[in-house]
Amino acid sequence: MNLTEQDWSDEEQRVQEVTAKMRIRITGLEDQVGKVQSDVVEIRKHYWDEVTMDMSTTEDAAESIASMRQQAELLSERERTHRQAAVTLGKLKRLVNSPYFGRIDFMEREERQGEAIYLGIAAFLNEQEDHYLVYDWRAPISSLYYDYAPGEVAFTTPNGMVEGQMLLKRQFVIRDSHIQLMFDTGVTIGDELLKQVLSRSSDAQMKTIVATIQKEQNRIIRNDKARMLIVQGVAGSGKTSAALQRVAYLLYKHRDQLSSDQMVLFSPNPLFNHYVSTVLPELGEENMQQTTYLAYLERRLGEEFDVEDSFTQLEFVLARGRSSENGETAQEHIPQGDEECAYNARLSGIHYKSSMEFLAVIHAYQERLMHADMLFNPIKFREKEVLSAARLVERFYSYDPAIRLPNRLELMRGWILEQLELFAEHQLEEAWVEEEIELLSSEEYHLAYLRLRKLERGQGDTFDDFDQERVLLARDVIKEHLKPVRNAVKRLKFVDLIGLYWQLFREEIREEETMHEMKVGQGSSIENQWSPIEIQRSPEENQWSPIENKPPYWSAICERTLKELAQARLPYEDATPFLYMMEAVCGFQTNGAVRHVIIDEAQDYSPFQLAYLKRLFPRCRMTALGDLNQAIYSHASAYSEIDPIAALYGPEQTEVIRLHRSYRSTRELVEFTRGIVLGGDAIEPFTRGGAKPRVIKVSDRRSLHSLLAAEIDRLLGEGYASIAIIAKTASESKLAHQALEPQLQVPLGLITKHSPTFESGVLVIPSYLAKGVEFDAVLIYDGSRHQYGHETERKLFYTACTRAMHELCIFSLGELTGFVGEHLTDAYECV
Ligand SMILES: Nc1ncnc2c1ncn2[C@@H]1O[C@H](COP(=O)(O)OP(=O)(O)OP(=O)(O)O)[C@@H](O)[C@H]1O
Repeated sequence: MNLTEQDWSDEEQRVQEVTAKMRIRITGLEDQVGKVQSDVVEIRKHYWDEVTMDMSTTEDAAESIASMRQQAELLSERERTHRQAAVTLGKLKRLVNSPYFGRIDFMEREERQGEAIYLGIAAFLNEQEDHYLVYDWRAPISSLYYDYAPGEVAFTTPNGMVEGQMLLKRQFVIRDSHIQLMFDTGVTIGDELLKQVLSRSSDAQMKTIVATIQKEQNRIIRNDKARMLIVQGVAGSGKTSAALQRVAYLLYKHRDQLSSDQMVLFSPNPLFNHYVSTVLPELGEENMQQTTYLAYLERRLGEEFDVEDSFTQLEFVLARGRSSENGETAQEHIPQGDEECAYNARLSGIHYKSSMEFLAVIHAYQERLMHADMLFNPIKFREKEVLSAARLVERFYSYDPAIRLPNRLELMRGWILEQLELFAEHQLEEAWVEEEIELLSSEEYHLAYLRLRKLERGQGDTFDDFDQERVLLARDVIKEHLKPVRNAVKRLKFVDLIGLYWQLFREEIREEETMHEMKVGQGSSIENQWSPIEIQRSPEENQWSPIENKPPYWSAICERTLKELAQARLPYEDATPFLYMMEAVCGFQTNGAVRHVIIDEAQDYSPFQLAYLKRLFPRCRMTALGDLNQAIYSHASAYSEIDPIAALYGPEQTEVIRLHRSYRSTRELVEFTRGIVLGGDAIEPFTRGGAKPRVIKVSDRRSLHSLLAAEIDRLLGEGYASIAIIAKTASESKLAHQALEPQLQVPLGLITKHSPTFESGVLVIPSYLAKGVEFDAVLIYDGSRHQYGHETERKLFYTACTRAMHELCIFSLGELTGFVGEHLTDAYECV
C-alpha cells in the first residue's frame, strides 16, 4: 500500500491544524490555571475576612457557621477547578508534541461514507466540543485499531454492538508536531512500527505501548468480565506492559466509579515498582498503589517477628553445593549427613507450607480450636498472674460452642477488661502503690488536687481531703501501670498465637526441649510472654493432629520451625501460614475498598499466598500475570499447570489468556533462550534480527574479569545505554562488582535487595532481582555448570538470559552449564 505525496501533505496539514488548535487551547488553559491559582491564593489569604464570626446567640452562631461553610466551599470549588485544568493542560502539552499515532476510516453498516478516526493517548475535541479531532485510545471505537485489519469489523459500546467496514488503517510516528513516519497497514498492527519501537535502547523506566498494542494483549487490557484474569505469557511477551495499560483502560472506562487508589499492583521487588512507575503518568493517569507481598508481610508481622524475606530464603536454597564463592576456584560443597538432612528438610518444609494441603490443615485446625486446644498467654501484672492461662481456656470454652472463634475472643476481651477493673480495685492498698505515689512529682499532686476539687463541687465539706486525694492518686498510679496490659488485651495479645502455630508441629518435639526453654521473653506484660500451658487431654485427644499426610523430613521440619519461633524469627515459608492462622483465629482483616488487584510475576506466589490475597481483598477482581518458566522459588508455584490459581475463583469466573510471542529480545536471542527451558518450542520470536548470543569460556577469575571489562567496553562503544552483569547471588554480585569496578572507565552500579531504584549505565545485579526488568545487553557473570547445574536452577538461568533486548554474552568459568545443551550449538557463537 503505497502512500502518495498527496497523502503525506494532507496528513501533515491536518497535524498542523490540530496542533494549532491545541496550542490555542493550551494558552487559554494556562491563563485559566494562572487565574484560578491566584483566586485560590486570595481566598486563602482573606479567608477569615469574609467570615463573620458571632456566637452571641444561637442565630448568630448558625449564621457564622453558614458563612464559614460558604467560604470553605468556594475555596474547594476553586481548588477543584485548578486541579482539573492543570490535568487537562498536562495532557494537552503531551498531545501537542505527538497528537495521535493511528487512524482508521470506519463506515458504519447502512452508511454511505466513512469517518476518519484518529487515535491518541488522550481525546481532543473541536472548539464547539461536538466532534473528536482525536479519540482516546481507550474509547470503544478505538478497539477496532487493535483488533482488526481493514475489512468487516465490529466493536462494542455501552448501547450494543456496532458493525461496519474498516476502509483504511494508518500508523504514524509524530514528533515535535511533525510526521516522521507514516504507513498504511493490512495487518492488525504493522510489524514495521513495532520493530522500530523495539529496536530502541532500553531505559531505566518502562514505556507505554499504546501505539503498538497487539491483538492478544488488547484482550488482556479490555477484559472486563473475568473475576480472575490469568495471563500465562512467555518472557518478554508484554505481560507487565499489558497490565499497566489495562489499569489505564479501567480507570478510563470506569472513571465515575473507580479511582487509582482502589487498584493495587503487587510487584516482585521495590526496584520494579520504580521501573514501572512512569507508565501511567505518561498516559495522563495517576499511579495505582504499588507494593510488594513482602512489604505487606513485614507490616503485619514485623512488629513481633524478624520476618525473613523471600530473597534470603532463595539465597539459602541456592547455596546448595557452594561453600565458597570467593575463592579462585569455588569448592563444590555437597551437604553431608545432618547438614544435608537440614537442607532437605527446609526444602520439604518450604514446599509443604506453601501448599493448599497445608491451608486445608489450618482450616481443620480452626475447626478443632472451636472445641479444644486453644492456648492463651496468662495475664500478668508485676510478675504475678492476674488470670492464668488455664482460667482463660476455661472461660473460652464456657461460651456457646457455636460462636465463631473471633467472636468468642471479642467476648473474652470484654470479660478480661472487666476482670482487670476488679483487680485494680484490689490493688489500692498494696505497698507498691504507696511507693509509687511517693515518687510522684509536685505537679502530678497538684493536678490530682484540682481534679479532687472538681469532684467535690456541690457535695459539701464531708470529704476527708487527704484520704480522697490518696485514693485518687492510687487509682491513677494503678491505671497508668495497667495501661500496657489493657492495651495488649485490647489487641488480643492474650491469644498465644506462637503456641498455637507451634502446636501444629508439636508431636515431634523432643522431651528435653521443655516449654521453659522455649520462652520468648521474660517481660512483665503479656506482649512479650510466651508460656503456653499444658492442657489436660485424654490420650485419644493427645494423638489428634490436623496433619495426616506428613511430608518427608517431618520431624526435622518440626524441630526447625520450633527453633525459629522460639527466637521470634519467622522464615519466609512460615510467614503466610502464620498470618492466615492468626486471622482464622482472631478474625480476618479485609480491604473492601480495593477493586482491582494486579499480581505481577504471579508464578512466584504459592497457592497458599494467593488464597490469602483473595481473602484480603474480598471485593476485588484479580489479574495474575506470570510465566511458569520463570518460577524461581522452591515453593509450589500457583502457576504449576495453572490449576491451583484457576481453582481460586472457579472456572466460571476465571479466564486464561496465553501469550506466546516474545517482543523484548531479538529473534536470535529468543531462538537461543527458548532452548533452555523444557517445552520452549512454543515460544515465538518477533522478527527483529540481531547478533547471536556469545559464549566465552575462561579458566580463572582473573581472565574472567579482564574479558568482562573488555566486553563492557565493546558494548559501550556500540552505543548501548544499559548493560547488566547478572550474577547468580548477592555474594557473587558483590564479588563481581569489587573485581570489575577498578577495571572500568565508567561508574559501575551494584544492585542489592535494598536498592530502591536503578539508573541506566553499567550495573551488577543478582539474578532474582533482575526479574521483570530488561537491559540492552546482558552479560552472565558465570554461566558454568558449577553455578547452574541443578535442575532447580534452570529457570533462574533462563530468567537471567531473557533480560537481554539486543545482546547476550555468557561467560563460563569452566564447563558451560548443561542447560545450554547440544541442540543449541548452532544458536550461539563460542568465542
Ligand atoms: N505491543 C508492544 N509494543 C511495543 N513494545 C512492546 C509490546 N509488547 C511488549 N513490548 C516490549 O517488550 C518488552 C517486554 O515487555 P514486558 O516487560 O511487559 O514483558 P513481560 O511479559 O512482563 O516480561 P517478563 O515476564 O520477561 O518480565 C518491553 O520493552 C515492552 O515495552
